[in-house]
Amino acid sequence: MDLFSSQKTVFNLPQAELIYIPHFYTPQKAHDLFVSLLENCTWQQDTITIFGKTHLQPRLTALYANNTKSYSYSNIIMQPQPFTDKLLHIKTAIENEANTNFTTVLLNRYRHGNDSNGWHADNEKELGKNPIIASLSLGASRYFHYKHRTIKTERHKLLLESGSLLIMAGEMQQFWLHQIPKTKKNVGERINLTFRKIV
Ligand SMILES: O=C(O)CCC(=O)C(=O)O
Ligand SMILES: [Fe+2]
Repeated sequence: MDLFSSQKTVFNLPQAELIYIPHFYTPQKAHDLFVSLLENCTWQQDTITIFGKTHLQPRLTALYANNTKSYSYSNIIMQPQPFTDKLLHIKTAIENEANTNFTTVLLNRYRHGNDSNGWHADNEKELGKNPIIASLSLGASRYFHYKHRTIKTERHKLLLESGSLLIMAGEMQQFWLHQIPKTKKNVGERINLTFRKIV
């Protein structure tokens, strides 16, 4: 870890805990992890059904866990693969930072600016109440938008840079929504890893 790894921003938000650590990994280490995960993960592109119409999900995903519990969201049921050594290593580093244990990592691969992740909360039952979700970003920078469900003045965006760690906790998944919007900018590929506890 680099000299700046301890720098963090704790956002002051109603009904949410949100912490941003820009230099969790150095740019070089983040690049190395990005290349390795791009090559070695078992990426899939699922079909989602919205209002009876089927679409391909606008990104690739992969799921790894230390148990066999499936993860379902948006009509998709994902079955995990066992953790690789590389992913286990990242998991341990992030567990030390977030002071919690995770069972599962969901990886998202945004191939270009037209890949995205629509407004949602990570509020599936299997995550439990007030889950801690730690989100590592690698590769191209993309904006993370987040908004309160009812306080309309609470709308914010944050540029997630390569090597950064974003920790969502408290009541955030109950009271807030988040998204990675499409962008018309000519952005490169990005991988995001969200570590979760599924029990
Ligand atoms: O790509 C990101 O930064 C966010 C991913 C996300 O919100 C999710 O997988 O639930
Ligand atoms: Fe999410």
